[in-house]
Amino acid sequence: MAVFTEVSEEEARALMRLLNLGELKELRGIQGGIENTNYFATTEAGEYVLTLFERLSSEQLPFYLHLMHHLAARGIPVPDPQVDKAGDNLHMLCGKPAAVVNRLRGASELAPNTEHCALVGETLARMHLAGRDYNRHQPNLRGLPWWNETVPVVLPYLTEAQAALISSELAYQNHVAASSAYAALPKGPIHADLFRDNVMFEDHKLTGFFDFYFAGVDTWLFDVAVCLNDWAIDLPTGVHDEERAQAFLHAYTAVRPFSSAERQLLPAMLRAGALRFWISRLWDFHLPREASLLKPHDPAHFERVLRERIAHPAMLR
Ligand SMILES: Nc1ncnc2c1ncn2[C@@H]1O[C@H](COP(=O)(O)OP(=O)(O)OP(=O)(O)O)[C@@H](O)[C@H]1O
Ligand SMILES: N[C@@H](CCO)C(=O)O
Repeated sequence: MAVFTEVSEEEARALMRLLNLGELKELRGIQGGIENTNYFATTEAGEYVLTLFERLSSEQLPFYLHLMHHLAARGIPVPDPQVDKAGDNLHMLCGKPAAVVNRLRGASELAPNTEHCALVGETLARMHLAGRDYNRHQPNLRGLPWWNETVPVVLPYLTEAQAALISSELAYQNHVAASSAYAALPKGPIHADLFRDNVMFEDHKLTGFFDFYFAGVDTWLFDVAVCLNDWAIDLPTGVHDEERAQAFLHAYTAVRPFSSAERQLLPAMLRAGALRFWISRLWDFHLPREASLLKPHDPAHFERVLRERIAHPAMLR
């Protein structure tokens, strides 16, 4: 479950008042999610999500919260962090940093079709463009330096074949990152974790992207790759789904066409996206946080995706 820290109604009520959101009517813990404590909070003013950050520090959070506000202000459907009289969007609750954002309508689509993929592709491209003038900088904290740091930590838990694969892929990604094509990739704030469970739809419309707490400045192409590795994959096998991938890519590139470096490096970034989540899932699985309140995601899934991406590089049509 995703209530690691219990919040009392009194504490929530006081925060809602501070944010000028009226009287609290209902507070309900949200099951699901593995990173933070989340509650749905209904007040006189509307429906909100209260998040207590379990892992992220008050130094890291302004990047995410201001990014969400920046994007929301430019018409991208993302939750907007609520501010107090002083304009602050980051608060303290039960000794943890906390934020309140508006609740997105709708539900996640866990079995997406080409229509859903096209909506995500188009909105992602608009989001990338809208982030160009965002003036805060924080790197993707789950980027290459973290992979280099974490692979040695998980290596002892792997079979020989897995260890060989993860080590050679890491070497390949370091080589790609040092190339001139990589240096030419356009960059900006990216979501970096835009899986099926982080997008809402209602009545055939995309109502929002959420869970920006792995966002960071990185290549736009990496964000595209993370999406394709979830939205355009057959989950049981890890096999690429060409129809859904094309729907996503056509919609994305209709808003923001790819550069030649991006066309060249898409197969490498698809591998990078698979490696990133294989590593983080291995890390969560073998080195769980205290008391292990989490049901870790299956690392083997992204090992399969990586093997597929290496064996069958996706080509742009
Ligand atoms: N702004 C929002 N609007 C509507 N629902 C939300 C919103 N934020 C979170 N939720 C709901 O809360 C659930 C958990 O949120 P979230 O995915 O952010 O959890 P997490 O633990 O922070 O992250 P992770 O997905 O990395 O495990 C979501 O699946 C969604 O149902
Ligand atoms: N999307 C991540 C979970 C953390 O947000 C995963 O599937 O491994």
